[in-house]
Amino acid sequence: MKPFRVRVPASSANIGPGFDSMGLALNLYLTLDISPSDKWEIVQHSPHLPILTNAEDHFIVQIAHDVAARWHAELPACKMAVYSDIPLARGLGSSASAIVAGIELAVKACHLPLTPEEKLELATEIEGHPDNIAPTLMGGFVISTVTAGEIDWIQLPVPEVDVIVYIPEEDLTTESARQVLPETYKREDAATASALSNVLIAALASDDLELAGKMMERDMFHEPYRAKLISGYEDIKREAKEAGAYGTVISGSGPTMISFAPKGKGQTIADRLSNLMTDHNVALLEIDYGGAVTTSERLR
Ligand SMILES: Nc1ncnc2c1ncn2[C@@H]1O[C@H](COP(=O)(O)OP(=O)(O)OP(=O)(O)O)[C@@H](O)[C@H]1O
Ligand SMILES: N[C@@H](CCO)C(=O)O
Repeated sequence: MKPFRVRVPASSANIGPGFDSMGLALNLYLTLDISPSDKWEIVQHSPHLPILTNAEDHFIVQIAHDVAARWHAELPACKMAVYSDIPLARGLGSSASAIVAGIELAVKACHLPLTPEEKLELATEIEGHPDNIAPTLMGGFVISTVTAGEIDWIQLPVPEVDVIVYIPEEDLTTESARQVLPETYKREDAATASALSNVLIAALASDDLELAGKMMERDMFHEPYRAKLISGYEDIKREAKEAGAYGTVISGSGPTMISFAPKGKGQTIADRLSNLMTDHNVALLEIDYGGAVTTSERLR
């Protein structure tokens, strides 16, 4: 086995009413540098990553082992250096990135013949929903759904927007953020919530970004229930709107929030919100177009 690098982007799921379905890949990355070794050696280079040097306990290695086993292969011991810009349990798809990285590790190290569709199915089975997985694998803006075990997805042109994220210090696991959601929705509410999502997609596809921002902020599937878990929820939405953003929503299951803003206005909004929300890390991000990439180069 020759040394290789796996690089996987972060993602923001939901975009308001696109609950469990819409996702956008972002330019924060989880990177693995893999080289052959006669025993497992894991070096975590980013201080926010869990201190896990034991391969059996490492989430990414566990995924890679499981994937190899499904294809009746054995994952060889490796030296694995892990770098990550993606904060954990903040709503930026860290678990989806780790799952996709584990799959790519197994595919390359064991020469597995997985198609992109098989990677998507496998990663979605592990994560539970495809909204982070699909953009993480493929890059860009992806809308997806699972019905009767079958995944349907479509990649739309990415919206022409600046993207600002507001990342608080505290974390919030997807598991706990899902616990506050209702088990069922009334028919009228479900119909309206789904209509909001339809209009959002149509607005994004037609480049009507004012309308898209309005629809983003009207979600009825998850935002009303999660708002209380998110520090600065109302303040961030209001201040970003006043500063010129189209719309601001919870990123994934939170607690990060994300704004879409007119091209060229993002830095001004980020600077203003950074001064106001001093307990948040406010960043202007780019959309990632490439998705998960495995290379023999060491470029980061
Ligand atoms: N690089 C990593 N190495 C090891 N474990 C990781 C890594 N990235 C994510 N995880 C695991 O995934 C958990 C976070 O997953 P969770 O679904 O709660 O949040 P998220 O994926 O960051 O947010 P969201 O799904 O809302 O976008 C972490 O607590 C950790 O257990
Ligand atoms: N769609 C998911 C994203 C987090 O994995 C949720 O909102 O719970």
